[in-house]
Amino acid sequence: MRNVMIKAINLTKKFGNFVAVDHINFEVYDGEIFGFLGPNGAGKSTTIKMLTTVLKPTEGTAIVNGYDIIKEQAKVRQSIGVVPQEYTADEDLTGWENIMMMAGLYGIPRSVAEERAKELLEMVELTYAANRKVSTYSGGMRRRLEIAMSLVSRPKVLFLDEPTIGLDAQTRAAIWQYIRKLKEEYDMTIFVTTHYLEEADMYGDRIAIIDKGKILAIGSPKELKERIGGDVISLQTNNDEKALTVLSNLFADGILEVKKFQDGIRIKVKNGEEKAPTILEVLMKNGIKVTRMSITEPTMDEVYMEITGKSLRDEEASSQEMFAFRRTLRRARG
Ligand SMILES: Nc1ncnc2c1ncn2[C@@H]1O[C@H](COP(=O)(O)OP(=O)(O)OP(=O)(O)O)[C@@H](O)[C@H]1O
Repeated sequence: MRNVMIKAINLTKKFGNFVAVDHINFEVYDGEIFGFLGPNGAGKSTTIKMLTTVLKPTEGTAIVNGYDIIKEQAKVRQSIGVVPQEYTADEDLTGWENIMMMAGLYGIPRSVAEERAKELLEMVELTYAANRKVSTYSGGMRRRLEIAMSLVSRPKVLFLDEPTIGLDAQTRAAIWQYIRKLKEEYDMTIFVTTHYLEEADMYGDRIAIIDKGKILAIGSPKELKERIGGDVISLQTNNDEKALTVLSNLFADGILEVKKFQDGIRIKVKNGEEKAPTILEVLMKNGIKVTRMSITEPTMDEVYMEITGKSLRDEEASSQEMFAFRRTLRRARG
C-alpha cells in the first residue's frame, strides 16, 4: 500500500454564502505528481491555501504529511514547501540572498543553508544569475528561483499554485522538467494546480478535475481517457438540430452516444474511421450538409468535455452556458 501524503476529508470553504470549495475528498500518494485541474474560479487556490494552512476550512479538514491542517498548523508548515501564484521573491535581493533569507526563516544553520542554496541554484540552473538582483530576472527565472526557495527546508510535500501561468510555452515546459526532476531526485510528493489541460495530461501522475468547488473526477490521464471508451466524431452541419434527430434514430453498430454541444455534435463511436462514411451518408440522404468533421482519439479535452459538459478553452473565452443534452442510441440491425 502506498503512503497517503495528503488526505482531504470533506474539505470546504465558504466566503459568506458562497461555497468556493465544496466538501472535497481525495488522497495524494507518496512520490506522485497530483494535478489539480480546473478553470479560473474553480476553487484551486482556495484548496491550496487551506492545505498549506493559509486559510482555515469552514468545514472538514485535511491531513498533510501526517498532520492535521487545523490542529497541527505549525507541523504542517514545517513539513511542506509552497510556491504561491503571486511572486514572493524579494526583487531587491539577489537569488542567493533570497534563498538564504528563506533558510533563515526556517532556522537552518548558515553553513547548511549555504550548501543547500548552492545545490538548489544548480538544480534550477540559476547558478550563473545567483548574484544578480531578482528585479533583473525573467518570469521563468523568478519561478525557478521560487521553486528553489520553497525547497530549502527539504520538504516532503511541495504545493505549486499555477507555476506556469503567464509563461511562454518553452519556459512552461522547462518548469515542468524541474518539477519532474524534483519528484525523481528528491522523491517528493507534488500537488500542483493548473488550468492547462495539456500540462495535466503530460505531467500529472493523477489528476483531479475540479469545477465550481467540486471534484468531478480523479484518475491517471490514461484512466480518465479510458472512460470515454472510444473515438469522438465532431460534426458541424447546416442544421445541427435535425442532424441530432437523424443520428439519434440511426441504428448502427458501434455508435455509443450522440450529444449536442455549443460547437456542434459529438458522436462517440467504437471505430471512428469506419463509422464516419456511414454517418455522412445518412446525413446527406436527409438533406443535411456537413460543414466540418473531425475524428479524434480521446484527449484530455474530450475527457474534460465529457465530465463537465463544456470545453475548458471555451469557458475561458465565453461565459455562455453550453447547451448539452444526451441521447442514448438503441442498437438494431438492418
Ligand atoms: N477571499 C475571498 N472572498 C470572497 N470570495 C473569494 C475569496 N477568495 C476566493 N473567492 C472566490 O472563490 C472562488 C474560487 O476561487 P479560487 O481562487 O480558489 O479559484 P481558482 O480555481 O484558484 O482560480 P484562479 O486560478 O483564477 O485563482 C472564486 O469564485 C473566487 O472569486
